[in-house]
Amino acid sequence: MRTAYDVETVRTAERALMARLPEGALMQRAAAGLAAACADLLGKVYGSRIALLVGSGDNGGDALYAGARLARRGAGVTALLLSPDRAHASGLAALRSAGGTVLGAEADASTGIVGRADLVVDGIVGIGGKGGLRPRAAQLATAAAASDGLTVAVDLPSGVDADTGTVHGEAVRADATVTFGAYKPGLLVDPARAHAGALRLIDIGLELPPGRAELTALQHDDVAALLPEPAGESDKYRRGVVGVVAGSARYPGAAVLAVAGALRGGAGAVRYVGPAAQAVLSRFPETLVSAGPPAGAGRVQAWVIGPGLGDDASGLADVLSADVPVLIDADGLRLADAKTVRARTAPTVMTPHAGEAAALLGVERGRVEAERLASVRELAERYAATVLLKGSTTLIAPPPGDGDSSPTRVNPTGTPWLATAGSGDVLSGLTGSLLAAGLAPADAAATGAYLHGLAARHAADGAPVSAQDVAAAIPAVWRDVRG
Ligand SMILES: NC(=O)C1=CN([C@@H]2O[C@H](COP(=O)(O)OP(=O)(O)OC[C@H]3O[C@@H](n4cnc5c(N)ncnc54)[C@H](O)[C@@H]3O)[C@@H](O)[C@H]2O)[C@@H](O)CC1
Ligand SMILES: [K+]
Repeated sequence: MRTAYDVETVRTAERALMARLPEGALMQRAAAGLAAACADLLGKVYGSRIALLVGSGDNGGDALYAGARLARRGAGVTALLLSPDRAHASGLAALRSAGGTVLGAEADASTGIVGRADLVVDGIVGIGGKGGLRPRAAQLATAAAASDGLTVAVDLPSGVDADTGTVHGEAVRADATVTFGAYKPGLLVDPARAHAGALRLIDIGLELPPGRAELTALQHDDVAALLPEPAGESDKYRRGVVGVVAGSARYPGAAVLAVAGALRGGAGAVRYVGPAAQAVLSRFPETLVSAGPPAGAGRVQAWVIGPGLGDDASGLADVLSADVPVLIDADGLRLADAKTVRARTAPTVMTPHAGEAAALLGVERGRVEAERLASVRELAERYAATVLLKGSTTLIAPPPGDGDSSPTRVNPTGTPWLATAGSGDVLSGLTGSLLAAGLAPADAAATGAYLHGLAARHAADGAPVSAQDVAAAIPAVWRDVRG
């Protein structure tokens, strides 16, 4: 599991550790890890050209010390200082004595050092950054983006918000980010995530209380441990039945795709209720179909409602009053009333994309995209539900009162290939099936998002995919995750 901590928690842990260590020891650990990562990226250090972008804080200090280590290994290192009188003094001395060159940031305009570098090290600002980059720092970020060389961000890409993943204006776009002590939420959440490139975590000895985590990202092993597995005495009912209320005369395909996901999610049976039974059965004869309303459909252990419903709210009251987990997606999100959802005693999972989330919150879509973490938490609070906000970094927020032990989750397997019609229907069926199989709401949502993202990558393999391909690839990635 990857775990991210907010700046305040990281700072507290740093203070506690610094009190026990000789002065400067922590920065040396950071700089050693950074220099090693830079050397790996360069391949050959000797003779390489390295430009350091150096701000006025300790982030710049890390860059200067790492630059000194690389200069001693034969790299040509030039530091560009944004505030020459406030740059880290002993870091500067170390770089100079290792043979590095020190210039003011304005020198880049006349020398083009950044553009010609093999490696640009972004030490403009780290966890002490406030607001958007100042104009001169923004110019260096632009120069780094135009450079032929690789860009490595120190701790965080400068210009992104460490705690929220928001990006204020210009920000560094790194090929890799070397972060110290702990991941920060901004490294895992878009839009900042897209600026960070490959992540490398350097252990500098910080002790972080697991209960204070802001964000967790499940990895293969975590998901493997959550996958439902039928026991010897299981029959289809014990494995869980998932009920799907989806589709309409106009959108029968949504029903087929939700069922396609549900059939691959571990439940023992899928029950379909709605007007697209014929389309569902002709594609998936194993589906149990019911003609009447959801209340008369027989027992289910979880409901999925919403994909392709159009304006048909007729099944909603039945489903929301059932004492089993309910997943609400797509049209269902618009049709469900917040008060009714809040009043439910069994868990509710909601799965909006940014546009749907914006409509529920009554804000512009752009605000949700810029502030994904705050948006998903606000929705979870408003609806007292587990909310999965879809996107290239899908977020899953638990309902309030779920305790510190259940931080927001972020899914690491997303891929742009998932932006294809109907893929959300597959996700809702899959996640509903995991709920029916007995997973807790946040686990079902995180496992569903994880498998769904992997399935899209597996199916795409560098070419466009359809939602059906994604559903069909779920068993392969399930096997892969289980090892
Ligand atoms: N505290 C510690 O124990 C350690 C800190 N380390 C490094 O120290 C960093 C934090 O250092 P600081 O607290 O000095 O803070 P930073 O170096 O992140 O930033 C603070 C400085 O940047 C300037 N600044 C703030 N916002 C800016 C903006 N938008 N545009 C341009 N300049 C801006 C401020 O004037 C201030 O001087 C970490 O990110 C990490 O890289 C590492 O050396 C590991 C140990
Ligand atoms: K940085």
